[in-house]
Parts: sequence; structure tokens; C-alpha cells
Amino acid sequence: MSAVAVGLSHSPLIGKNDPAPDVIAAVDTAVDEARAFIRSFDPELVVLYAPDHYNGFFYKEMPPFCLATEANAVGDFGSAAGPLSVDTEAARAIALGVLDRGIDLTISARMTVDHGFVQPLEILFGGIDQVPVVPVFVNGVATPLGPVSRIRALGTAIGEAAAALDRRVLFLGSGGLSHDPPVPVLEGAPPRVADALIEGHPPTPEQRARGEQRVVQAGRDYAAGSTAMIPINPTWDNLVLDTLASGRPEDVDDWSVEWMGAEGGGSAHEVRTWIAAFASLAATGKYQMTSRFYRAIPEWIAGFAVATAVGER
Ligand SMILES: O=C(O)CCC(=O)/C=C/C=C(\O)C(=O)O
Ligand SMILES: [Fe+2]
Repeated sequence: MSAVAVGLSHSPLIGKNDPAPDVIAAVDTAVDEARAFIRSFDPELVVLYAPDHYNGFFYKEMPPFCLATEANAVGDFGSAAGPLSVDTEAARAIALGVLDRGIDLTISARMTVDHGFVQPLEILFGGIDQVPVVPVFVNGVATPLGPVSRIRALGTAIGEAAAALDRRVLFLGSGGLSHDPPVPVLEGAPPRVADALIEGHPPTPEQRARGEQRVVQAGRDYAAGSTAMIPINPTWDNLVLDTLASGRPEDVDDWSVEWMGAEGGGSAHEVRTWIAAFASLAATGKYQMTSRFYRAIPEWIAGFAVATAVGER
């Protein structure tokens, strides 16, 4: 088996509230490098770790993580809707391998996913049906969150289980880094919002459009200097990247949920997807981070990063 990892931030504001052209050009160059890296590796399977933003998972049942054997995208923020090209056989084999390793994995036979999953597939592969994928939801939004050490352990178990498939596997993490976008919070929510977060009533197209417009407006306000959301934290973001670059993802095991939220904002927990991806790669052997791009992009409400890493064997 050979393996690589890629981490890619996502933002619903890409293309809707863009930064200056030189910033876009720098991001494009980094993404082009990641695409070339993936093309030359030619993965036979992509294990995609991504969060959800109350489109697929709700408080009625909110697992810390969940692996899908089928998945459908809702098409939020202009992202593609429809079925992902899930490799059901590989997904089942990995799920069994993870359960055998003592991780209490939830399994979905038809997961609903949103831009968190779709954006990296569109950006890196040109669509949601271009490559065999095993989608793994990692909760990075809905509190309370369990210890990050469990996400690292999940990534390790998935890496070991994937290694048994003897294929070229890309472990891909979607999200982060520090950012505090307007994602609804259950605690203190008005009853109508709380009910939607718990039950998951699908929004009408008008409700979805209004919600998305609110996020776009929040991005404009944030870039104009609104202080309602906590600032992007490049120091913390680079600490996250340094830790993943060290080849020792287990160093995150003593990071507390409170510290991560205080440093990186309410959605900083999306870095759990990166931690899982790099832990999976580490489970297959030593690795090297081969490229690393970082920029604070207020227009996208994102500490935005792209990184690639390759296993040494
Ligand atoms: O307001 C809503 O209901 C949805 C908001 C939302 O989905 C925001 C998503 C933001 C990100 O995915 C991000 O910045 O990582
Ligand atoms: Fe997100």
C-alpha cells in the first residue's frame, strides 16, 4: 500500500466574497500544486474526512464521527448536489477494520453531506463522482465535543484498516483552520432554531437562500473589520501545521477542546479532519510534509491552508 495526505480548508464564501486578486492567485497556485501532487500519485481510493454544518447530522443523534457506505450531497452554497462516487466495498472493509480495532464507529448506509465534503472533491477532482471515495464525517461544529485524542485514534485505525486494502490511498481532510463563521449554536438558541438543529427540517429553497445570504453578508462585515467574530489566528494555525508537519500527530492528544476553541474560534474544531487524515497517513509509516500554504483570508472568514504529505515507503 502507498499513501499520501492532503489538507484543504473550505469556505462557503469562495467565489461569493473573494479577496484581492493577488490572494486569489496565491491560493490558486497552492491548489494547483495539490492537484498536481494528487495527479502524480494517482489515488485508487480517497478517504475524505469532513465536517457537516447541520445539513446531514442533527442533535437528535449526533455521533462524534461516522463512516458512509453511500452518500448524497444537498447542494448548499452552490456546491454540487447528488450522489458521491462512494466505494461501498472499500467503505465496508475499512469500517470492519476500524471496529475490530476497538473504535466505536457509527456507520451510515446513506449519509447526507454538504459543502464540507463537496468542495474538496470539486476543487481537487472536478466533481463529486470522479474518484472512488470513502466519506468520513468528523463532527467539528456541534458541541459538546469529545477529546481530540479520539479523532487521532480514529484516523490511526482507519489508516491501518485502509493499509490492508493494498491500494494507493489519499487521506484528505477538509476544513479549518482558525475561523469563527456564523454557524448556529444550540445552547441559547431560540426555540425555532433549536428545533431545526435537533430535528433537521430540510430548509425550503427560499430559507436556504436567505441563510446563505446571511453568511455572505457576515463575510463582508468581517472583512470590513466587524469584531463580532473572533479574529483569524495565524500563530495558532501555524502551530497546527507545525504539529502535523512534525510527523507526530499524536502530539495533539493533550490539546483541550476549550483551548482549541479559544485560540481558533467556534469552527477551529474542523482541524479534527486534518488530524484524522495525517494520523491515517502516520499509521502507514513515517511521512514528510511536502508542501504547505497558509494565508489568513477574512473575506472567506478563514485561516486558509493547503498542505500535502507523502508516506516514506
Ligand atoms: O447559517 C447556516 O445555517 C449555515 C452556515 C454555514 O453552513 C456556514 C459554514 C461555514 C463553513 O463551512 C466554514 O467556514 O468552514
Ligand atoms: Fe466548515
